[in-house]
Amino acid sequence: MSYSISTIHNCLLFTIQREERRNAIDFDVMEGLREFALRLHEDTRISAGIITGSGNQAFCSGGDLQVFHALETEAEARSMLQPMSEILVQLAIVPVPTIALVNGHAVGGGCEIATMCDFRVMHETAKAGFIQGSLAITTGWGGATYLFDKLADPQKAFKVLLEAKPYDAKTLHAIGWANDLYTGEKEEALERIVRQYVSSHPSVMRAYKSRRLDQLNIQTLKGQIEREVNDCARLWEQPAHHEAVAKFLSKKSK
Ligand SMILES: CCC(=O)SCCNC(=O)CCNC(=O)[C@H](O)C(C)(C)COP(=O)(O)OP(=O)(O)OC[C@H]1O[C@@H](n2cnc3c(N)ncnc32)[C@H](O)[C@@H]1OP(=O)(O)O
Repeated sequence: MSYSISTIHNCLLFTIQREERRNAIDFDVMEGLREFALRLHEDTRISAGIITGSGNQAFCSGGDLQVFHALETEAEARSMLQPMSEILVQLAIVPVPTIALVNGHAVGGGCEIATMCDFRVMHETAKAGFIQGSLAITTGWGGATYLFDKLADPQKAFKVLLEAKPYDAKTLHAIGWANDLYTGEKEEALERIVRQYVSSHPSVMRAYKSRRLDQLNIQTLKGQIEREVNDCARLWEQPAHHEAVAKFLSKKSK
């Protein structure tokens, strides 16, 4: 199985189990995230959702470049980008807080997933960034929309997107993307997250998440994300993107 869903205390934990590909997202993981969202929406015993990656090297390296490289045209790209963006919207509006335990690199779509979560707790040696620009595409799962919502300073969000590079944890903490940094083992960080972020009664957690959702205009959010999907799909079919991915894949096969 390329993912697992388990419970820790009263939280639901989603772990991407593709360490050999740095926890890249394929269609199977997408279905797992859909199931995770559904369970968070339906199970009233759960107080929070946590997403992490297996191992210590990566939280998530984004879309699986080997799998998604088969998608060539704008329409083919949209057939993956749109459902994934919808899954992330479903996750963004679950009735409980969500936390990304960024145990290692979070790049490309991996950074979009972490940004969609309500909070990010990051290992101090991890890096994260919207590197899509270096592959001649934009964010296509809603990441830019979530970033502008999460960072207090839109100028900083804009710069992070344009620079298209991974940043260290200290920098991401300073700009407010990472809410907390940790050292040591992921398992200890998980326990700390539960103590720190999930200490209130489940009904309190849910009530405050409702107030957070009151701040979002869901229809506006969906419209913005739809435009993001369209931009990314349009760029995806251009030769510049396919050449950049082919370069990454050939580098790795040597
Ligand atoms: C949906 C749109 C998007 O998400 S666009 C962004 C796509 N993602 C990327 O371009 C990131 C590509 N990966 C990386 O930059 C690096 O692997 C990062 C995450 C920094 C980790 O570096 P490092 O620890 O040195 O590992 P590595 O590069 O040697 O990779 C180990 C094996 O994993 C693979 N891998 C990695 N990322 C992906 C990916 N996104 N899709 C498919 N495979 C991936 C590498 O190819 C490598 O495989 P192999 O061991 O050489 O067979």
